[in-house]
Amino acid sequence: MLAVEGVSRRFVTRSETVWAVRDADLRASAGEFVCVFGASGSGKSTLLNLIAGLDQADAGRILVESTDVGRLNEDQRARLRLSNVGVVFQDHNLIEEFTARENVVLPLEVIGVPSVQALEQADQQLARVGLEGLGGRLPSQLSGGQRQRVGIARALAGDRRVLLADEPTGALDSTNSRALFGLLRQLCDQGTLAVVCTHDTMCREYADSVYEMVDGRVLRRELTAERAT
Ligand SMILES: Nc1ncnc2c1ncn2[C@@H]1O[C@H](COP(=O)(O)OP(=O)(O)OP(=O)(O)O)[C@@H](O)[C@H]1O
Repeated sequence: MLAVEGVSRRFVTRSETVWAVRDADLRASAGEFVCVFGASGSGKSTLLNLIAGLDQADAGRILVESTDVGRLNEDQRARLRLSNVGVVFQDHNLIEEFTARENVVLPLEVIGVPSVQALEQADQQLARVGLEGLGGRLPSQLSGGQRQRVGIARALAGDRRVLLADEPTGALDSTNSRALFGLLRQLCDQGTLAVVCTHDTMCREYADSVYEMVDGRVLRRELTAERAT
């Protein structure tokens, strides 16, 4: 379902060439919770952006649900995100003037779902992430953990089955972080493939597979402790 094969991405600045991702390999299937941890600057965001088609690799190949992301043009990559791959960031990127429900409806309207169905689907997604009954609130009326959940509901709206999360608990305390990883675990148990890039080692307790990034290289790590759920 997801295959990253020999992927590299370098950034050339005036003074140096940085290999943000070097010869990376990673495979995951439906229902798998993949945790990629690593120090700041190790290449996690770059890897996620490449999988999401927000950036392009200099070498290698990325297959998402059998689509070769590198062969798509910008429009096709945007469409792949709308229909297959949802992305969430640390700061959730919600539209502050829109309610939680309207934020989730947005990608559905872009792909042409009629408004009545879009509203129904948005409420279903919000219920799925534990926010039943809160769809009418603005982001400013929600806690950090709840806002992050709206971001996840929006990323999965439209039956997207691949979720990419960049530091999803970066702005949360440990109780809310645990709850969020627990939610991601639950979504994976329902068939979502999640790739979570994080500094937060707690993620490992919930993951099926664990990788560490070191200077752009992706290293497979074995699980040492039993999963928390
Ligand atoms: N547009 C760019 N131009 C030049 N260098 C870049 C660019 N984007 C990233 N880099 C460099 O690539 C390396 C990997 O960066 P990346 O943001 O992927 O790391 P990260 O692991 O996500 O870090 P953090 O945890 O701090 O977000 C870093 O050395 C960074 O400085």
